[in-house]
Amino acid sequence: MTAARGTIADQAVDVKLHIRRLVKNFGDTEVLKALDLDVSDGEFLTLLGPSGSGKTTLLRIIAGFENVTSGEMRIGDTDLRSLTPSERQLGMVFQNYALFPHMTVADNVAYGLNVRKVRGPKRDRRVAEMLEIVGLEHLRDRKPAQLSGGQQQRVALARALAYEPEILLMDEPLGALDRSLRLQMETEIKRVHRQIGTTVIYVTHDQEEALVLSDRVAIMSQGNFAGLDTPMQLFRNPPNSFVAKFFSDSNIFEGELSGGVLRAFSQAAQVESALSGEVKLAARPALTRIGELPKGTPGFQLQGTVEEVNLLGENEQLELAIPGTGGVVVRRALGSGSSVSLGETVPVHLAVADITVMAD
Ligand SMILES: Nc1ncnc2c1ncn2[C@@H]1O[C@H](COP(=O)(O)OP(=O)(O)OP(=O)(O)O)[C@@H](O)[C@H]1O
Repeated sequence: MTAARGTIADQAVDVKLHIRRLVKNFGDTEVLKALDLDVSDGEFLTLLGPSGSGKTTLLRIIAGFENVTSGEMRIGDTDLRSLTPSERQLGMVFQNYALFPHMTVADNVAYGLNVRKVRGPKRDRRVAEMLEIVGLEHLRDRKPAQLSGGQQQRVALARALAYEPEILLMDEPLGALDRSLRLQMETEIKRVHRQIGTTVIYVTHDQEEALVLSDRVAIMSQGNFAGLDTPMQLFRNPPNSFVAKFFSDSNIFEGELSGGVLRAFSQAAQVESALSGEVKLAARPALTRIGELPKGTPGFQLQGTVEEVNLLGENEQLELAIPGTGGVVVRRALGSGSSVSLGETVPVHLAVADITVMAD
């Protein structure tokens, strides 16, 4: 490529990543489909989606490991497409840590600074500062093999942040850790982000991780953004049935508004004038309730047969078969409501206020 090259080290603080109509093809397959995305300075944005939806490809394109097929990608006024990966000044943390095994913890953290010719006391201060932020000063002289998985991931985080990257890219960084360590590292990452304020783009397929960490979540489906909003907004008011199912595990009721379940809803909500034909409604499992619909509450009631009861820590999750629907899931606090047994047929109700009408 002959385009002029520049670096972005001295960019003004108000850095934003702009992506417009970004397309990526592998052979004949379009894996990213005209994506538009603006990431604000200091924002924690999560790319969430099922396997194969294009999360890693988008991250690798931002990092410079893959070429763009078409579209724009800028940090401030700088066209990222004309920069090599190292010129982009981005930090990276991946699932497999990729620490240098022969170097100590401190040398690993210093690596990016050495490459950028930051030397002497300035470098040493920065390394000490980063090790303090991730709580590893006492292990500074160890080699990676002498650390636990969580500790290695902290070193990777400190190394990526040490040279103050424009954006920190993280691809399933907690994927290799067990659940309790993952929860601990989520808290850690959140604290470090609050403390340092770096812009973060984080890839995961774990919806809980996205809820805990993110300022905004981009939900990917087949190379598109199915939803792009704050986690709470996507969770409470999913725009379409993909987001409702994938992000909030919602029950989906679909069909002709005039038929069965949906007629009960349309009567209760008096929505006939606003909607017609095929519709989809979503209701979260925690808002789908066992028992009679309370008198005076607009909503509808169905009969469901209990097919499965699963314990989820503080909650229990019931799966019920309801004729004319694909079945529903109810989640409730353990010990709340009347107990039910497998095979029993019980009333299930939904308040209109707890139902979201899907755009698709
Ligand atoms: N180098 C490549 N050549 C051809 N196809 C590719 C290549 N890399 C990725 N793909 C395809 O592009 C699509 C998106 O893949 P990508 O790895 O971005 O998905 P992902 O959402 O990150 O999935 P996962 O959660 O499994 O990592 C997939 O269909 C994948 O098979």
